[in-house]
Amino acid sequence: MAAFHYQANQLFIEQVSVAELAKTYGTPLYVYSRSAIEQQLAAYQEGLGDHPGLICYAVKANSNLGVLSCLAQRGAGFDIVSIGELERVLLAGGDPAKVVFSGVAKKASEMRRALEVGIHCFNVESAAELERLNEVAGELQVQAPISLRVNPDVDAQTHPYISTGLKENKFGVDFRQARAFYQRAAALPHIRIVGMDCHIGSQLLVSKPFEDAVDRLLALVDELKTDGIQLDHIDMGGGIGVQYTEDDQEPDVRAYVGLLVERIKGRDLALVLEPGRSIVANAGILVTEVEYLKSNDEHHFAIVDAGMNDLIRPSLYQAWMDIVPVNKASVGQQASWDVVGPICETGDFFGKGRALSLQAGDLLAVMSAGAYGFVMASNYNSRGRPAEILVSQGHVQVVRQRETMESLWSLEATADA
Ligand SMILES: Cc1ncc(COP(=O)(O)O)c(C=O)c1O
Ligand SMILES: N[C@@H](CCCC[NH3+])C(=O)O
Repeated sequence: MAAFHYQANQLFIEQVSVAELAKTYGTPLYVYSRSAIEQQLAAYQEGLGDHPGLICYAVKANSNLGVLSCLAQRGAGFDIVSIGELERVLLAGGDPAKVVFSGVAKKASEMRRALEVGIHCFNVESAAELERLNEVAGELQVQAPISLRVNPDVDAQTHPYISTGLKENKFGVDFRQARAFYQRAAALPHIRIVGMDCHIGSQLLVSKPFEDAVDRLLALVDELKTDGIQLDHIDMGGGIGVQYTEDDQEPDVRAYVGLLVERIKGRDLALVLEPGRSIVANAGILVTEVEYLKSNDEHHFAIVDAGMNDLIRPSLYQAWMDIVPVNKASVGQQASWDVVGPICETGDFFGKGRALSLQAGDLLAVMSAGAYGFVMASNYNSRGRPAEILVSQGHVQVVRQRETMESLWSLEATADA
């Protein structure tokens, strides 16, 4: 795909120089490639082929309005986990009829709004949520379309913080309780059963856990049929991983979707998927400038102007993310650098022991930062969050302005005297 490439030692995104973008818009700066995002969505859609189904992009991975509108224009549906995400999808021109609503703690007000705009379905995560939804739908005199998020108890073999399909995880309903759940749902007047879903974790690089999960779900689907409950769709969630390190084998999206389609064929079930990371991760970078270099007898520190508040994945999950020079011909000091940020936390780093040639003022790019990057940014240390730029075939668009100081405290007040 190569959305990012070097030309005469300079990093480019599509046909645009990253150094020029940094000069114009300042750093730290998120930069996304529209064509990379669209190609990944297309890979999922092509994997479906003519099997009925819907690719519901998981908004949490990158909820920028520019990114969402690119996906909406290409026919994507959306997986949301809050009413804020629903409003973003609507603002970006997304079709509410293609929205699935996940999340363990849906409030009545969120249910109401989702019912009013007519979403595709609620991915219900508990028996208590089902009862609440029935009540809310009753007040509005409508029927709420539901899918049950089943917890299939399979090990996704990923980082424990992003594994979601085990008994010890808070998500979904134990698959042994699923049949009783559906029977209850079938008896509720304001509930309409449409599907079954699961999401077993994120950054999965092997297909075996997905295969185990789909087999568990399909066994349940068949049991439900004997109970007289026919589903319209099965939703296997998101979770396909991307290549962060050289050792990571990035799964082939078309082959993965094809494998699922093969498995469910003959059952008259549409296939819904909720990919997040695999659509946007490799379409984005975080550009940062080296402020200072300093060394002691054991360590070389490159102190950059982006911090863990801008991109928290390395600090939070010890995630390894590639860090590359924007100008490969930099004549700086060759060393093994700890690339660290300005935040007053020891965990504020992007990478340790990285072989780079650096001098103050150099620009670095943290790669694969399009997913779970800006969306997890905070204002810690009273830092404004970075701008976000979308590059579409040479056209540069600021899809989010850098936060101003004023915007940081616009919701606050000093204490009364
Ligand atoms: C319910 C649900 N669907 C979809 C996703 C998207 O996952 P990923 O970004 O790994 O594709 C997540 C996040 O893990 C999720 O919790
Ligand atoms: N934030 C995580 C992924 C979370 C998945 C959400 N269910 C990451 O950066 O890898």
